[in-house]
Amino acid sequence: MNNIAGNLILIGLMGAGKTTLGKQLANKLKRIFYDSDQVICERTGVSIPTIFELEGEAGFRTRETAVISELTQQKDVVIATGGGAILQIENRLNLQQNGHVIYLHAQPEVLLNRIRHDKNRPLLQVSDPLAKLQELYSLRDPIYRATAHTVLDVNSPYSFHSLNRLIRLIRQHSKQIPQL
Ligand SMILES: Nc1ncnc2c1ncn2[C@@H]1O[C@H](COP(=O)(O)OP(=O)(O)OP(=O)(O)O)[C@@H](O)[C@H]1O
Ligand SMILES: O=C(O)C1=C[C@@H](O)[C@@H](O)[C@H](O)C1
Ligand SMILES: [Mg+2]
Repeated sequence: MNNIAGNLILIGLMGAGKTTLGKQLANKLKRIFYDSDQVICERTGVSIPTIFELEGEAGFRTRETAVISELTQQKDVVIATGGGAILQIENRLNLQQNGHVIYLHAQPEVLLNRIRHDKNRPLLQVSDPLAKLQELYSLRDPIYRATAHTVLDVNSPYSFHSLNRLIRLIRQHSKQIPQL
């Protein structure tokens, strides 16, 4: 694994496992791990739902863009992004140009099963969270695919297998693109 250079960046919908798998990947590769959501919470001292409440989604997105811009200037780190980070063109370009971007893909039904009891995702605090996830999937799946260099299917509950598959994919990609 040591022949892989460059940042490794995870994108995908809420519950795809960007934070979970990102930490495992960083651990395995002995790299520093950053999670843009966590950095925003550390800096503001409040939770994501509180930021949405006080500043709206627009305020959160402004903070997210600033953090993504900063994190993508790091070298050889693993970055888990927030699910909506790809909505801004500025973020998409920053991510694409400063690392190997991996889209963790899973179906809305699978995602909801993982996160249905977690109240920390303001966009899903609605009467029909599955419909919301389906709407986000329709809107964002094409954007995730267009932004990513690699797509990894993570519908499987065995995240350990996902980690091994992720590492294989990164290896293949870094052989094709030697500067990575
Ligand atoms: N492959 C998997 N199989 C089963 N459960 C998983 C898998 N990946 C993640 N999970 C679980 O799903 C939940 C959400 O995962 P995680 O927080 O990593 O998602 P995320 O992509 O970072 O979401 P967000 O965009 O909201 O930050 C966690 O409880 C995690 O343990
Ligand atoms: O998908 C989204 O838009 C979000 C995902 C989370 O990671 C957080 O960034 C926030 O809850 C918004
Ligand atoms: Mg996360």
